[in-house]
Amino acid sequence: MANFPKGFLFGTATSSYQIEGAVNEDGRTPSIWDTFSKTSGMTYNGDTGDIACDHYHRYKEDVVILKEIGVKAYRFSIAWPRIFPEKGNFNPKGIDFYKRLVEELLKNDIIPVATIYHWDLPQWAGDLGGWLNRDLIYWYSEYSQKLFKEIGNVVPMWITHNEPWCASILSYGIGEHAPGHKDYREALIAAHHILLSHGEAVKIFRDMNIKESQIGITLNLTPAYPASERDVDRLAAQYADGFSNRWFLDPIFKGNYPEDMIELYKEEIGKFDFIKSEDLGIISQPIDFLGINFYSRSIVKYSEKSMLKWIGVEGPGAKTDMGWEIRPESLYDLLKRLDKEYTRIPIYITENGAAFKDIITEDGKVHDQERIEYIKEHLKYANKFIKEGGNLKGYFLWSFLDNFEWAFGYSKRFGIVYVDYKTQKRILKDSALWYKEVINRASIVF
Ligand SMILES: OC[C@H]1NNC[C@@H](O)[C@@H]1O
Repeated sequence: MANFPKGFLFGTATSSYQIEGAVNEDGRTPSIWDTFSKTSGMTYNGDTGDIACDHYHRYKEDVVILKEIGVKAYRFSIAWPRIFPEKGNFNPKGIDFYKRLVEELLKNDIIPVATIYHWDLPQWAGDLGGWLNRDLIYWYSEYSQKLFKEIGNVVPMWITHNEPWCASILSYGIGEHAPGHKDYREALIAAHHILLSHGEAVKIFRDMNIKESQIGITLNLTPAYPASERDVDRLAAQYADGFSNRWFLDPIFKGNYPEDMIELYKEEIGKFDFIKSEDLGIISQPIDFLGINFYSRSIVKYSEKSMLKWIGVEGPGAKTDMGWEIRPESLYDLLKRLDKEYTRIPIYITENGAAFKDIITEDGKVHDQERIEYIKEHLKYANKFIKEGGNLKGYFLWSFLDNFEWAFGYSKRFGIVYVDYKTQKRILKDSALWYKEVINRASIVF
């Protein structure tokens, strides 16, 4: 048995483009993900977020389910294209949806946790160059300020960005996410502008002096391990750690980019002329909490072939349906490392979960025991960290609902609630019923 402290925030998480649908409703205009998902070959089966889980219309039913599961908090994201469908043009109908959602959550004693940006950049901003254009910082500031003004006093936790690594490296460097560019210099420029926009939003938030509300950022962090004890593989792990983690943690908590990575990148990137002298001071101003999204680890070996000097090696552990190794010990390693090397501010696991091939059995249920085991093991290591004095304050299970898994479309199910996309019927999986017990007892039983 592992008990969690009183007040530990058990929640679930989703994002706007992955669940809302209603992409042309109440003034919303396309995002870069509407464009990307409609571009041939970019998503599995050509899947799009046009309907998704139809959450825009079913949010009341969904909040009832959240209440039934007993979550203390619910992390959602706000669709920028609903709030500013055109440049500079605020859409009251867009914010009204989120006011209704927040009201429903509060009525059911569920704490709303809002992510300002979870990748659905308005296409009008994409047309300005997206995150490659430093002017986006101005438009993101206008967007954030409006959100703080409209619902800042009813949303106690604000997350500026979800996974800057994905919104920059995966999107402008690797090309798997919108806008699908494959240019590493672009990726680092986008990363810098996203981090800078984070810092500007924190400044605005502080200046508005919003009582009883906190602000942070969510980083997806992947602990990197060498494939052997050889010095070259240890160097490879250092570079993989810089690539995935330190490129974002260092500017936020240390006010600088990691020197070893600047050295590694400079041949490919050329001048870091997109970084202005005042930028790192803005990026590194204090935040109230750090959100981390943890799914798995990476194991790497040295390779001259790659600019990054490493390539991945498959881990020995069981895999999820995403092919990600199940390694809950690495969550503990990550938490201990953050505590030792970066920060002692409150940490929230803002995403952790797994995709498995869920099926509805003859009894009409979804017996997802693998997901229960995955979550139980990760909560066990989270609890170990807390018992050792770690400042972990909450856990948001990814995800509440099966949903649009980006380039994988609807082929991957992460939800603890099954969604039949043909009928939009929701079915609580065994994991939802198990999680309900965990939350109710505030403990896990091994
Ligand atoms: O891949 C699972 C999740 N990872 N973090 C960001 C979310 O949008 C993804 O669905």
